[in-house]
Amino acid sequence: LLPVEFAEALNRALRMLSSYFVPYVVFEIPEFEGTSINELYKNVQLHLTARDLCRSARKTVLCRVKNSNNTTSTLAGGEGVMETFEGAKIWWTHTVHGVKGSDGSNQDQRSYSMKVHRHDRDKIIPAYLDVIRENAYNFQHKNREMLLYSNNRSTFSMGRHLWQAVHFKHPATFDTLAMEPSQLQSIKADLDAFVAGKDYFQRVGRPWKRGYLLYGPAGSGKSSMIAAIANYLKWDVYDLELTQVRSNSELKQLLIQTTNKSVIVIEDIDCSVCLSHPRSRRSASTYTDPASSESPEQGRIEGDGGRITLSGLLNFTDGLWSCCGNERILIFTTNHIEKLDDALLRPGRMDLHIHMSYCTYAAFKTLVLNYLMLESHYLFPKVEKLLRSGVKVTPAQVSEVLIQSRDSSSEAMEKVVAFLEHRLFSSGKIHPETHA
Ligand SMILES: Nc1ncnc2c1ncn2[C@@H]1O[C@H](COP(=O)(O)OP(=O)(O)OP(=O)(O)O)[C@@H](O)[C@H]1O
Repeated sequence: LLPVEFAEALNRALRMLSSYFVPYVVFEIPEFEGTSINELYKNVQLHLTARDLCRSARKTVLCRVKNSNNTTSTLAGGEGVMETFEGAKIWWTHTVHGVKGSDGSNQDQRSYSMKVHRHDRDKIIPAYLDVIRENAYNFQHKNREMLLYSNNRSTFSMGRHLWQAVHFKHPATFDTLAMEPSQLQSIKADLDAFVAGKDYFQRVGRPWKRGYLLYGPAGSGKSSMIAAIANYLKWDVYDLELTQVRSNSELKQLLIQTTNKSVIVIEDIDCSVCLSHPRSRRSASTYTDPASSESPEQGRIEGDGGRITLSGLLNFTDGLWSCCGNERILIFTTNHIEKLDDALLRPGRMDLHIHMSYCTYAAFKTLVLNYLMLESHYLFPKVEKLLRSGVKVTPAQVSEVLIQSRDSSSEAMEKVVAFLEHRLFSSGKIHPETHA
C-alpha cells in the first residue's frame, strides 16, 4: 500500500538498524553450484579436517573410502566450530537439509556457513579463503591416496554425486610392464612432456589434456598399462562405464564432476557400446558431406538406453565441455581397433595410439625377471627363436605359465618352451619334425 520510494527508504532504514544490532555477515557455501561440485565447499571440509577443528564439535561424521586407511572427519549437520584468523573470529556451521529430488528420491543438501564480524569482512576475504585453499591442497597431497571412481545407474538416481570412489591400489608400474623398452620409454617421455607442458599448451591454444588409445589382443596388458600410468602420475582414475550412461547430457555431467589431474578411462570401447563400422553404418538415404571424414549424426551408440551418440562421445573427448578442467588423460582401450569409427581415430582426437602387442622377446625377459628373478638361462635363445618365428602368445599367457612354476625357475623355463612349441605347432605354421 506504500508508495515505492517510501517502501525502499523504509527498507534501507530497517537494514541499517538491523546491522546495528546484528553486526555479523554470513557467507553461504553450498556443496553444489547447479550440478557442479563447489570446490570451495570441498576446500572448507579439508581445511577443517586439516586444522583438526572438528575435534571441538559435539557431533562429527567419520568417513573412510573403501579399501582406504585414512579416516576423515567432518562436522555433522547443525554443528559449528570457531577459529581465529589474524585476530578475526570465524564461526563455521554445517547445515544438512533433506530435500526431495526431481525423481522423488530423498537427497541431502549440504552447505557451510561462515559468519564473521562485519568489520572483519575485508580482512577475511580473500586472504582467509586463500589460506583455506592452500591448507586443503596441502592436506590432500600429504594424505594422498589414489582413488578409483566408477559410475552406475544408481549414482544418477541417488543424487548429485555421480561417481563412487574406492581406494585405488594396483601394483602395476612401468617396471612390471612387459613390452619393448623403447615403446615404454616413449610413453613415459610423452607423459612427462604432458605434465610439464602447461605453458606450452597455453601458448599453442590447446586444452591441457591428452588422449591415448590402447589397442591389442586380450591379455596384452592394456589394463595394466592404465594402472601403470595412474601410478606413475599418482592421479585418480575415473573408470567410465558407458553402458550405464543414458544420454549425452549424462555424459557431460559425468565429465564435469571429474577432477583435475585424473585419468579417465573407457575400457573396451568396441564392446561396452555398439559402435558399428562407419562404412556399414552410413545409410544410403542420409546425405553426408563427402569431404567430411565423420558423420556424428549417424554415430548412434546403442548403450543401455541407446541414447548416447557418437557426436556426444566425440564432444566428451575434445568438445568445448572437455576443457572444463585441466591435466586430464583420456584413455580408450579396444581389442579390435578395426571396429572403431574413423572419427574416433583421427589425429588430434586420440593423440597417441599405443599398440599392446603379443609377447616379444624383450617383453618375455621382463616377465622372467619379475616372476622368477632370472636374468639369463640356457633356454633363453630357444625362447627367442620361438617368439621370433611368429608364435602368438600374450604376456598374460606367458605370465600364467611362469606363476604356476614360480618356485623352480628351470621347470618354469621348460614349461614356457613347451607352451610356445605347442602354440607354434598348433597354429600349423611349423611341423614338429621340421622344427626339431
Ligand atoms: N604387458 C604386460 N606386462 C606385464 N604383465 C602383463 C602384461 N600383459 C598382461 N599381463 C598380465 O596379465 C594380466 C591380464 O592383463 P591385462 O588385464 O592388463 O590385459 P588386457 O590387455 O587389459 O586384457 P583385456 O583386453 O582382456 O582386458 C595382468 O594382470 C598381468 O599380470
